[in-house]
Amino acid sequence: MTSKTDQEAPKTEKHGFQAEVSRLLHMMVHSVYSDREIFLRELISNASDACDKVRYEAQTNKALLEEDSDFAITVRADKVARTLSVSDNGIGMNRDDLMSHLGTIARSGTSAFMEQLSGDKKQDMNLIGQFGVGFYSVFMVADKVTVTSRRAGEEQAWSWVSDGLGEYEIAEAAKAGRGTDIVLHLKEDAGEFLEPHRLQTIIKTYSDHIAIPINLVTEGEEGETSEKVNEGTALWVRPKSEISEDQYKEFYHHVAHAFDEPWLTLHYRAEGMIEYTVLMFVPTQQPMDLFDPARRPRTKLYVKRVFITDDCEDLVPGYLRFMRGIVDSEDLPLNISREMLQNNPVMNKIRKAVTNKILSELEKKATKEPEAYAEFWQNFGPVLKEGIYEDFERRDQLLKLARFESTGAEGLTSLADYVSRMKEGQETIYYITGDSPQRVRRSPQLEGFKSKGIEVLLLSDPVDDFWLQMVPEFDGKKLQSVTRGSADLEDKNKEGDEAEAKPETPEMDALIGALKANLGEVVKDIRPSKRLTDSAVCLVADEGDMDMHLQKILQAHNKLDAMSARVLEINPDHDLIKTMAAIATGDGSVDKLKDASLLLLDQALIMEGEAPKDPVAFAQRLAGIMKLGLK
Ligand SMILES: Nc1ncnc2c1ncn2[C@@H]1O[C@H](COP(=O)(O)OP(=O)(O)OP(=O)(O)O)[C@@H](O)[C@H]1O
Repeated sequence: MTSKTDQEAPKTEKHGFQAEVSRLLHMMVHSVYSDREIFLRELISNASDACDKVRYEAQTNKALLEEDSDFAITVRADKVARTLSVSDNGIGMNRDDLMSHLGTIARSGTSAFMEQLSGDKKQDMNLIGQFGVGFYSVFMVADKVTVTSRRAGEEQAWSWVSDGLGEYEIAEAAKAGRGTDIVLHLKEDAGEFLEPHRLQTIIKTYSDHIAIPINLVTEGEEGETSEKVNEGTALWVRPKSEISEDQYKEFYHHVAHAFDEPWLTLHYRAEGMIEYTVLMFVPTQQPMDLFDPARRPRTKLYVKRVFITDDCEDLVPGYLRFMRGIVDSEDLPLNISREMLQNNPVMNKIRKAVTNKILSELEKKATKEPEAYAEFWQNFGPVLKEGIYEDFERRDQLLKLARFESTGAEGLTSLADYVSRMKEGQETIYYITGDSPQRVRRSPQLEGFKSKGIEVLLLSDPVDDFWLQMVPEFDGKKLQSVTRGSADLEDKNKEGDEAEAKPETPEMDALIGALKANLGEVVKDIRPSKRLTDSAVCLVADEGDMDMHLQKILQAHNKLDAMSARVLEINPDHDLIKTMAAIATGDGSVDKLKDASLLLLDQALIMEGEAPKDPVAFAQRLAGIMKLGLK
């Protein structure tokens, strides 16, 4: 196939941007962002990634390099034409690539991000700062952009042109070497991006860590000059002492496509049996794709400075998928394929060591800076807890790192802290699980524990119900849900003992009989409660059954056909229950107590956040009883 010649005018196709892109572009064109200069960082970052990609592909297909293996990025300012261009000899893009990469946003988390946009310019730009708009940021400074690109290994080049206003054009083009040229026609107010000093400063500030030379070409009095602006070596091979915090931060932005500050920077070289360098970061904010079901780790693998893949499941476990950064191995072969990485013994060793190192660094932070650690935990605790479930080997270590809300402490608490506060004679660590921190805090099942000063951990992440299955005890103390089984609160203190020693009265027995007759099979059992002080009733799971909240989660995911029948507990000290008990010993009590029995059960269901079994009947009964009460 030959390129189109000048005589034969290339056919131009017009395409509309994907709706999400149009929205972003609209914001870019009318941007009020103060850091417009970041567009250059984005272009250089993409150019560097493109070089990494072709270098990797060339490991198995040398022809792709076309005799041109000196990678470079060129930034060229042309004051006469008022254009700024960024060129690379990376992987390049063909027609389909241009359409999918520069016409849509395929990144996961995009729709979640779009939903957060409010229409308020300032707020939205702030969000965009966190999400990163990559290439599209060029429309903050340019009113027309031309991309000319030729994919490595293909002969036909393509051009992509747009003014950022809803459409772009694609046409066949001519280009000698592989790679991409991006030409920005700068807006009236963007002349600063033609000034050599300004460009130098921007490149130094944001892109010094880029491992490929960045050449700045400018028109001077003595004609065109070209100057290498950046260091041009991979940041992670430089000694720590020579890297500033800002340089780490910029590298983090580049490698993670993130725009927050790193919460933790981990940079070290492992030497010995296997050698590798790690430069990894814990973000300050939750990345958009954190709860993607795919749970893809985002750490990049390099071999001897050559990028291999950013889709490497084997570098860190899924529960550390919030980590960003690179591992550069000295031992793996350069031509290793992504498939060969799976179950590779070197990879397994690296994964093990890196995982241990990350956890031990987190431990240090947790001890030395508990407040900062609490912020980390709010963001990534729910993910790290997946490890308690799935990483048997490190379960104890992860349990020590875990923090919880609790009825016994302000802020977050650890299991060890809970144990240190346990009352004399208390052998059990109590917890409750539920949908939200507010809801669990107000659960009726906590009342007795609160009144006796027994601490209960408040757990409200969906993952909690799962790891709890794997952890019967901590530090020799059993973990027990307060919504399951009978609450043996008696032996926690003397006062309690006396209170619980009260014999069950014939009235209470009669009431339980009447309730059983009215509720039938709907409940598994009815018994006087030792865990209620204020509420009249509550539901609990029977000793041998699954915890109620876990049943609900499983049912919501179609993993459980039906919930098992629950135990209804009644509070013998509650006025309503006492009144009902007095009626229960009389004639025809079952009928007399019918509506009240059904209402009691519905109340208990509502407190569990569930709907009454028959909402209409519930409303009618309630109306009847209200009418009586108001008379
Ligand atoms: N110079 C280039 N060479 C080859 N492909 C490129 C180049 N610039 C962009 N691309 C392609 O376009 C895609 C979109 O780029 P864009 O900068 O919008 O997003 P990104 O780099 O994937 O993520 P981010 O928005 O976080 O920067 C890239 O993933 C890449 O596939």
